[in-house]
Amino acid sequence: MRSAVIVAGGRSTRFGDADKAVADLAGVPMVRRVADRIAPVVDELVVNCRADQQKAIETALADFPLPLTFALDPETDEGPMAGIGTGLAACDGEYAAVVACDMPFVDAAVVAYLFERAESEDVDAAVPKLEDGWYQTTQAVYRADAMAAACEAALARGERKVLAPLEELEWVVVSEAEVAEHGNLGTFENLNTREEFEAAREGF
Ligand SMILES: Nc1nc2c(ncn2[C@@H]2O[C@H](COP(=O)(O)OP(=O)(O)OP(=O)(O)O)[C@@H](O)[C@H]2O)c(=O)[nH]1
Repeated sequence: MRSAVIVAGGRSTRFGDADKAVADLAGVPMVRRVADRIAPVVDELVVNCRADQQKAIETALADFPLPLTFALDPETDEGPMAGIGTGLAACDGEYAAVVACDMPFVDAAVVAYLFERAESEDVDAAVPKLEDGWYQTTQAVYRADAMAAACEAALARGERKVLAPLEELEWVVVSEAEVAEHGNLGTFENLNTREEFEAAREGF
């Protein structure tokens, strides 16, 4: 069984006075676009967000075809790593793909490849690294229980970066070239501002 976690607990400050997770992106709430794109390669969906977001996200995900669970932040505004840990702790699958709610071009083929890498090499995570040096920790596959525990420990140490919990885990780096071989590099595009939303409309 493979799980997915959509991390959506951010404040969307660059977007403005609305939650970008449920903002209309060419007729469909962005979080729904993300969920629909990854649905073909997972068996359940966990959404991590704040309690005050749940109702709107639930509405956006009405009739979603897979089992859907909400993993609410026990404390808000602790950053993406805390959200990833909270979401992963609620997963039933051994491995889970974590995808940020603002990556509406996520490519299921890339996610499937990340699952294959993590599973076949029996590691705790498969994390893409782009040629610009950025690790794509919010579009990566993790062994759910190991990463959830590592996030909790890292948070307790006062860490905030998503790379911190990975320090105690065994993981593989997936290069940009490998991602490009298996899918579309546009998978990592993330939308933060209204201008980026407008520009992205043309992609659908
Ligand atoms: N649970 C949780 N998720 C977060 C938090 N901060 C960011 N995220 C999520 O992490 C991902 C990447 O974060 P950003 O792109 O910075 O999103 P954001 O924080 O809502 O946007 P800005 O406020 O404009 O930085 C998004 O999916 C966010 O929803 C947080 O404090 N808690």
